[in-house]
Amino acid sequence: MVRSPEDSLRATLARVAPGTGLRDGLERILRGRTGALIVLGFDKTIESLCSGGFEIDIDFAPTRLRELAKMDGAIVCDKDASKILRAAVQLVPDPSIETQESGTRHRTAERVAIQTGAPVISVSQSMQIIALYVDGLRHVLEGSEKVLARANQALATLERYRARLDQVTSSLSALEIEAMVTIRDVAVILQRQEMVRRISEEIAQYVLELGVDGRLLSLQLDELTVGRGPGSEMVIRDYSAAETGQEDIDLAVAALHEIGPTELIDLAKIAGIVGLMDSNGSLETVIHPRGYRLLSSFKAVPRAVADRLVEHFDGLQNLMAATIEELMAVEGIGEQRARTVREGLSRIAEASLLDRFL
Ligand SMILES: Nc1ncnc2c1ncn2[C@@H]1O[C@H](COP(=O)(O)OP(=O)(O)OP(=O)(O)O)[C@@H](O)[C@H]1O
Repeated sequence: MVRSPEDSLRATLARVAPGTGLRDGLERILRGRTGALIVLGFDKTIESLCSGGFEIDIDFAPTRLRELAKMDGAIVCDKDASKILRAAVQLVPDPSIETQESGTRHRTAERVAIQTGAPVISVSQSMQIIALYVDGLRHVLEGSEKVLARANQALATLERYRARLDQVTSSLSALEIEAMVTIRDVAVILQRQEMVRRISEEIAQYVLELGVDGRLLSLQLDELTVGRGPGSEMVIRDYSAAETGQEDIDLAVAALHEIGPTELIDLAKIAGIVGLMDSNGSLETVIHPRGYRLLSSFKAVPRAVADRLVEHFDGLQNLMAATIEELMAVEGIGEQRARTVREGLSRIAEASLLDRFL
């Protein structure tokens, strides 16, 4: 699978997170008020851009990095930064590669990263900042206090989003039981799931960036994402036409992940993306679930068996009306599982009625 630039950036952030030797070395360079240009990786392409300097091939140590950074030129490490391979190297990347940076150090860093695909780190002597250049992306490293402040804000947002998602999810279950779900209700769930997914991803990146300083944040993130229930894939499957293949569902999920923040506010747009909009374009059209999402909440019913149940009963309403004997007619459903399904669905129905009328 091809790695996205964001994935590569996340991997590099983990490599330079507080607590790592590389971060320690970079902080030492910063405190010493010198600069640095460091390439993480060495292959034929990188070698072809190196001119002069000397080969050292020694184990990485923060103090060594600091000392070598005192010399003019770039330092080349292996991709895990476990070895320092070359120092005082003049890098000569293709000058036709566009760069937005000013200053030869940073222009070189961006060009080398684009040309070689290897992450490049620049420590600016004049601006006192550490910047990462990865796959065309630039990321300035900040101190843990600043990152934590932003992460805590994101965590508070996640808490609010999560509470709202739980609310709309239980109201969707109630509407499903009563066969009163509209396209709008499904679009709202997909919207809320996507909002929770995005903010959780943002926090996961802060966790990576914070390294040892992000342990507490990581626990808080786990707590807020645990038991999030089935994702958008299950909801889309539930409301797609029976003949929709897994590939189309995966494409719909990917399209949902791609849409911009303004489009995410537009429920009609969301419904359109996942193929739920009908010809009259109304969000108020009533649609019927096939039952995948509710069945997925029963741990005792494996997915393949749930698929057979859905296929057999063709819709949640038929499934809910089925007796134990009728359920047992489906392959993979013995008496035990039939009871689990029967009682589980009744419990959900009762809970949603109680929610509505108490
Ligand atoms: N192509 C290159 N290869 C290796 N090292 C380089 C290259 N270009 C710049 N450097 C390193 O960067 C140092 C600073 O260069 P320069 O002052 O032009 O950069 P700058 O972008 O203004 O950096 P800073 O933000 O640190 O002041 C050079 O002395 C050299 O060590």
